[in-house]
Amino acid sequence: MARYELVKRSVALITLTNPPVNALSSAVRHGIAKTMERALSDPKVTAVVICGENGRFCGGADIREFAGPLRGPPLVPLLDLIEAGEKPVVAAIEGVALGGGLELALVCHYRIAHFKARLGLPEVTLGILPAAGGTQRLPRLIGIPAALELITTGRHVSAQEALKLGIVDQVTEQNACEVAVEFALRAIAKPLSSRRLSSLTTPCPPNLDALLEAVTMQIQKKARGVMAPLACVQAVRAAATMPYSQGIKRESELMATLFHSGQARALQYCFFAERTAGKWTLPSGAQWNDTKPREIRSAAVIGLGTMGRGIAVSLARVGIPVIAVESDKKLLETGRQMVIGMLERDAKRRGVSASLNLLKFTLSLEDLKDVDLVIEAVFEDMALKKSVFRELSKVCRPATLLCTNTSGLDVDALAGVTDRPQLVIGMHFFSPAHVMKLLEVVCGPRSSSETVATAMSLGKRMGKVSVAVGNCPGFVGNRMLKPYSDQASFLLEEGATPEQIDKALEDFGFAMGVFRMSDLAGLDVGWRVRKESGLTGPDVDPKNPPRWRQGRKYCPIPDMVCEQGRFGQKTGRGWYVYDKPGGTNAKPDPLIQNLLETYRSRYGIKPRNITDQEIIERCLFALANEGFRILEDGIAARPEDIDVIYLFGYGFPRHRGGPMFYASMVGLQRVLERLEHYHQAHPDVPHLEPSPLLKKLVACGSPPVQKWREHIKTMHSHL
Ligand SMILES: CCCCCC/C=C/CC(=O)SCCNC(=O)CCNC(=O)[C@H](O)C(C)(C)COP(=O)(O)OP(=O)(O)OC[C@H]1O[C@@H](n2cnc3c(N)ncnc32)[C@H](O)[C@@H]1OP(=O)(O)O
Repeated sequence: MARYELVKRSVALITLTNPPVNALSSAVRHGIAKTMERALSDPKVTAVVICGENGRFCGGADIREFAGPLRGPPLVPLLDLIEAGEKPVVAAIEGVALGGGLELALVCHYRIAHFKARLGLPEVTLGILPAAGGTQRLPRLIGIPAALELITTGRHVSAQEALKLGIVDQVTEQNACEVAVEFALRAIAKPLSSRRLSSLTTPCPPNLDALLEAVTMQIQKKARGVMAPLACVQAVRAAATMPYSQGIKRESELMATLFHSGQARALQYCFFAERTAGKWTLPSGAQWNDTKPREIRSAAVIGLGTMGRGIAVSLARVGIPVIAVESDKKLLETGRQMVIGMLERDAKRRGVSASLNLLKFTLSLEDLKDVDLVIEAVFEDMALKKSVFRELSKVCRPATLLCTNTSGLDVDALAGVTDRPQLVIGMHFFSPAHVMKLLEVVCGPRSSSETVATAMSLGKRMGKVSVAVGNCPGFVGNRMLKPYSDQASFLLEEGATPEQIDKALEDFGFAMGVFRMSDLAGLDVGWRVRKESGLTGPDVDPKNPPRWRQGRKYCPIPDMVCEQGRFGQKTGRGWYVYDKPGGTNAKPDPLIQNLLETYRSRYGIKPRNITDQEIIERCLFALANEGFRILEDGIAARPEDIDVIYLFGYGFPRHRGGPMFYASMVGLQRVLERLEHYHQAHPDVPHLEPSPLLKKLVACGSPPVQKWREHIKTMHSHL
């Protein structure tokens, strides 16, 4: 796990060999200890270079080892030994030096980075802190403000920025190992004391307390309830106010509070869930690693509304020529200006030039005859979409993939009107499509494995976290949203206010509660869908009881809000009131309070006090319950897929891991009991009835999330 060679007769070259990222597993730590001992004790060796195999220095601790008992040599004494040695040690950083990998580099006396390398201390994103001296050595090297920013955000920096900050001594475009060996030879005669970071005094800004206070407040505002960044601030404070020997103890105490926390488990679960999600399998057996995607050299987007514009930008900025289509001249011109503006702003932010030459705008579908792939993003209307797909089927060459951005309509029904159902697939982007990272790839029963592979690979190319899901109304994300938002509406009937429900959800960690989110997205979207599905509007049978639709309890309050023209932020009024249309400062509105009171008295509902606990349980357990049904139905292959969709598409707080992981943390037995309790109180709400899979998992002893799949594999997959 660490290779030892003698090069240039006197330089010990130690290579970490643990692909793919040379993580510091127990075996690697053991390897470093053995090879360092050999280098330090061999009189022929005058200097040491540490590098990583396959052009990657080190991706940090092996995160998989965090779940079990810690084995093997501890890292801190090993790193101290390297730093204290009398022979110069040079880190040759290629690829990445992250977390424990950067901490390893920081105990080396010199650091040479390849110009494409990235460095950082991302531990905070895993719910922990850099506890192998990182919080003490980095501030001593680059000062408190810069170290604080890097440690509390976990941001990776480029080699160039690392050089500017003083993290590395040299950046090279040549082979970093060879440069490091030459560097080491030149360093032999030089004194090492000033190169041992633990012996330096931390340069301290005069306004230390104010700085730490400001950063703490910023964290509390941005990452409400998240522990790790606050612990990082305390550790950095120790670097500024204590000698190294005490600071390192403080670092270790703080790490102890985080290491076994639920938040750390959740965040580490998210890291792996994100990577698991890309690994799709179809019922045919075809999967991510044995199906070749098609190369996409050109694409088209139909419809230049909010979604279409974002999709066009997402394609063009990764170098794919895009033909954008609109149905009339005025819409085309507005769309053109918007897309160009978005692309220019995006390019400016990224410091690159805008690829405007890749864009073409047209009114004619005929212009799409040669493209490799089309993404339809017209109005959410099945008849309209079908007519577009029929037309595409006629004009596009037979090999063109036809994708729909529908947020919940039947992808197979669209496939059915084309001459190539195997090449039809859903690519459900989230708004704004050029910003949101999630892509649901909706596999119809007739989508071919090559089509799935192509959509997944295109998603990855656009920088999206792509998740393959099955075809059912609302797919995964929007299907689960219904029971969640229904519960919020029922809670309004029973006595809660929008602001109370939102506060409970925001305290839980959501960036926005369900009503503030609905105001932002626009209430009219859901209203239109409810009208189309006969839940409200003129199609409802007048004999239908007012709070009852399609065989189950129904809350008409959202419809009543819409009937007053309150569509959310864009109209200046929705669940809240805003200072102006388009305003963002939400204030509780007495008119909504009146509406709720009138509604309750009309139906004889006596309002009751509702606790935050009930709000969280009813909204989130109903959400997870639908997730269990989705797993049973084979619409999602794994709980990780559902969690990734909620993390990246719906603002579920990452430190809670996603709805399915959260349910497992609460305890499946408890979730089952509480759902049974609420279902008993509301027997007319089927979403509260515990799903058979939840019951089955509880009966099997509530296995961890990663093992649920074993209990669902016999069920039918729609993927
Ligand atoms: C327990 C001992 C005591 C140690 C004390 C010191 C404590 C130090 C704390 C840490 O170091 S915590 C870890 C900090 N490091 C990170 O957070 C880096 C995590 N990795 C990444 O960000 C990325 O993987 C990457 C390194 C930038 C590479 O990205 P790329 O897109 O090229 O590949 P991936 O698909 O992400 O990863 C490939 C493969 O490798 C697995 N993996 C990556 N990093 C680690 C890791 N640190 N530990 C374990 N496994 C890792 C990843 O899961 C992929 O696996 P798969 O099976 O192929 O999906």
